[in-house]
Amino acid sequence: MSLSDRGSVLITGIAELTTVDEELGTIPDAAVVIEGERIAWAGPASRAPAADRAVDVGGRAVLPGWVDSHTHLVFDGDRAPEFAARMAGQAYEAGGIAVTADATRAADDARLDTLVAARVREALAGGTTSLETKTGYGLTVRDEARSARIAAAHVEDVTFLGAHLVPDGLDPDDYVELVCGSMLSAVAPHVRWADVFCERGAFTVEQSRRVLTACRDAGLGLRVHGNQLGPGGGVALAVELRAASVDHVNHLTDDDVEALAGSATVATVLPACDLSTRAPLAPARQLLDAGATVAIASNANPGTSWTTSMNFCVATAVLQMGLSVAEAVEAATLGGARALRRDIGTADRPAIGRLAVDTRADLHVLDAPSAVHLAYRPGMPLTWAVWRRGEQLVRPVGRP
Ligand SMILES: N=CN[C@@H](CCC(=O)O)C(=O)O
Ligand SMILES: [Zn+2]
Repeated sequence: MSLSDRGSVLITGIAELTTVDEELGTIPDAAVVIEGERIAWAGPASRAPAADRAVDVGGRAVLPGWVDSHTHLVFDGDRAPEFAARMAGQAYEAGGIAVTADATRAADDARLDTLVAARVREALAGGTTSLETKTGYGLTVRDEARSARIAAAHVEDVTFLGAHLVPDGLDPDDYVELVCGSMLSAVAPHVRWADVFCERGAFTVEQSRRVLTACRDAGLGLRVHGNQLGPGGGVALAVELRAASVDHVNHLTDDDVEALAGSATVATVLPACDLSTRAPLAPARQLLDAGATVAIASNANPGTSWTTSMNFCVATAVLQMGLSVAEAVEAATLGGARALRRDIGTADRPAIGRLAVDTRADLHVLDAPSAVHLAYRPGMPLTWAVWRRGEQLVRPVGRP
């Protein structure tokens, strides 16, 4: 059955509808109509139009599905021992990436495909309806290309992160040339974005600029891992190159904050990563106050943030970073959509990250009467149902 054959669906029993849409705002006692993969109507239940069938969510809160704009899902292996050592006092170092690269290269395509599919399903079960994911644990032409191809089978936004770590035994500048040459050509058909880990122990600002400009010239959009482990030039480079997003942003100068506030580059904070590396939390409050656009993402990866739970990230942003619930929900939905340049729709691709007429019908129903419960009841399994592209893919336990 095609989406348009399914007819319209009226969702009722919405105690609180958080649309994240400037005009619609938050609507108590609301309803939504879905037609195909888009929202056809949203507003007060008392004014809801008729539809072909109705689903009652029983007095629960509804918000847009999470847009997780930063993950690394294509990997094999486990780094629990490294994590335990960190919790016992060791500092995080970029070198751990090589451990995952070894395990990833050893996995065959079918295994990697199964692992990525399971991680995407897990994220969906937690309310995530849009995902970006990166290569970066292959670090050879063959392994980066197959990572990109496998990711593209499961995720809309795939990012080339060949510049994640210089593999052991290679000259850094030679590796940068490989990334900008045959590696880029091999991944390009499968990816929309390019990223670089601009950090001590990974790539310098000059090497990062070389990679990013080569990828931009090949038609890719740009993202940057910047200012994670210490102050540095990652943020300034991202703003200079008009990258869509610079992510981590733990160590910012006032100039960095000002540059982000005056730019089109989204500052993406990764609260679960900050906890898991015991890093100073990214200054999300300061960034918002300065006028920057902030996104919240999971950074799901085996080294620094092994969780796909955006509910957890949102709760942490509220409880630890000083955001209000409304600010955190916006950063994890519309903020993520902006970081992926998917906040504005086209005729064939509806906008994501907010709920309004014609946006994509990606709905996250909480087992709670309001979105405040995301932080008020941290750690609880609050995702009750999920619609993605107008289709209900996650159902409450025990219901058909
Ligand atoms: N910082 C760079 N890359 C990942 C960590 C990768 C790893 O340690 O495996 C991150 O975003 O935190
Ligand atoms: Zn990352």
